[in-house]
Amino acid sequence: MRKIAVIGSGYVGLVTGTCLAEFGMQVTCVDRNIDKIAALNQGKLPIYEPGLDQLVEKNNHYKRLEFTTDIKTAVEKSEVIFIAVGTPAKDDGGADVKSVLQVAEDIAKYINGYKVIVTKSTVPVGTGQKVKQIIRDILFSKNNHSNFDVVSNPEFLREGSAIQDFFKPDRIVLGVESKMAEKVMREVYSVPDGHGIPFIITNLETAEMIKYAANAFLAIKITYINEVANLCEKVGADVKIVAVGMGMDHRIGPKFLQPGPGYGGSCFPKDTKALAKTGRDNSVPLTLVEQTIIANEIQKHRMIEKINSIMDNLKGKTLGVLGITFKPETDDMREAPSLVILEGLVQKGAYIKVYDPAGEKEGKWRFNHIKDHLVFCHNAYDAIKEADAILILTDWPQFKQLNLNDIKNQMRGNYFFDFRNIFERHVIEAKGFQYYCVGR
Ligand SMILES: NC(=O)c1ccc[n+]([C@@H]2O[C@H](COP(=O)([O-])OP(=O)(O)OC[C@H]3O[C@@H](n4cnc5c(N)ncnc54)[C@H](O)[C@@H]3O)[C@@H](O)[C@H]2O)c1
Ligand SMILES: O=c1ccn([C@@H]2O[C@H](COP(=O)(O)OP(=O)(O)O[C@H]3O[C@H](CO)[C@@H](O)[C@H](O)[C@H]3O)[C@@H](O)[C@H]2O)c(=O)[nH]1
Repeated sequence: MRKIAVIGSGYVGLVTGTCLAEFGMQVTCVDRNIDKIAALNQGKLPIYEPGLDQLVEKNNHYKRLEFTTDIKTAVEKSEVIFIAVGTPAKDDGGADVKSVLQVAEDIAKYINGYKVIVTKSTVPVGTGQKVKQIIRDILFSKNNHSNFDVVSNPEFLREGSAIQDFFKPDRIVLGVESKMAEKVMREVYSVPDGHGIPFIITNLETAEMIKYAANAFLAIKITYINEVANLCEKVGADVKIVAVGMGMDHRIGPKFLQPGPGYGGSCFPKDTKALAKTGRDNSVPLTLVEQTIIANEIQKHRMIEKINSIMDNLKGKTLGVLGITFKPETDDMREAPSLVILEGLVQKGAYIKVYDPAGEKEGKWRFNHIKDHLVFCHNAYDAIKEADAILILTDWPQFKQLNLNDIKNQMRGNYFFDFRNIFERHVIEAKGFQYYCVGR
């Protein structure tokens, strides 16, 4: 079995490392964040991802998975080195790949034999070649004749279902430049290979492009249904049925047609911006992607205006908000629509009481600037107590189980904003609420 190092132990690195250990590989997860590694070594996970804690514990117990800040030792003893550090958006929209290039330098310093260096981070086209050049230059300067290959292996997992997505991906994309690198990577992924998961073997540039093209397409699909939903509201159509009707066409498919307050997360917002920037840099404007970015911002602000106009002035009004993470089953709040929406509501004079099953820790610092108008509650019932309105921003499944009678009795007002369309209008209205959703 191959010895593997994964540099960067965030959502992707930790899931990748743990799942590769579960495949039977010997994995060392590296991070420069000392607190993160210390926590992992004490059996504490720095993130919330369903099922990950048990898998980490199991593979740690069987000594297939270890955590360290020592990149030197990890590189020296590994044959395959994954780079899984962050690539956040820069001010101009481009992806900031400085951590990826920094890790490439670090790896090059310690190469002591043939290594396959795999970019798992989402990186703009051309980054794999830059990684290769950096390593080549450093090896040359040190008179180090070690051989190496660079591979692009973009990751398609979703937060909240990351482990399942890693074990059963729709495809595994490998951008390779040598038969040897392909052979090594096929060995690393021999378990999914054995389960019939298709592989796409291509060059570095195509692999890097597939990742951005896929994410931007999904963002466009969501944005399209959001705009259709907005129109449905005006003309008396029901977007849920429209989406079912569209999705039955196999060429369209039913997934990613759920309207809402706009897409968020650590990927779609930054990856659409990065792809648009690559287009501009190459004088090939990606007008659909550019427009999607704008439309998604408009969608979030539309939610604020909708609440404000229905409640007719938000000054002094209290909203009980259920869900602030960008999607359910995660504690991640990067680019969550709630960030824009709650700030907008507070600017209009509203008070906010929040409950989120996993988002409180991150939410507390993200909303620190509006903390005079926003409190965190320990459960959904506390959040809606004495509120004028209930506002659902994340479709956590447990919100569907709430006792609507109790909620109605404890609230001061009767506005019910369900911006994830998790309830049916007649059910909510039967309890005496005024129901507002998206596109129905
Ligand atoms: N989060 C997702 O669902 C997802 C899915 C697919 C792809 N991706 C991509 O994967 C990459 C990582 O995303 P993430 O969400 O895991 O990020 P993250 O911020 O959760 O984790 C990145 C980790 O890398 C560490 N790091 C940064 N620089 C380092 C260095 N020089 N040496 C060692 N460690 C370093 C950080 O301390 C952090 O722990 C990004 O490019 C992202 O676009 C993310
Ligand atoms: O029909 C839908 C589907 C999603 N969303 C929103 O879109 C965002 C992203 O959701 P999702 O794609 O499920 O989560 P991510 O974990 O961000 O995963 C995306 O981004 C990852 C990082 O690149 C990729 O690996 C995944 O394939 C890609 O789905 C969230 O705000 C969702 O609420 C909708 O509004 N409607």
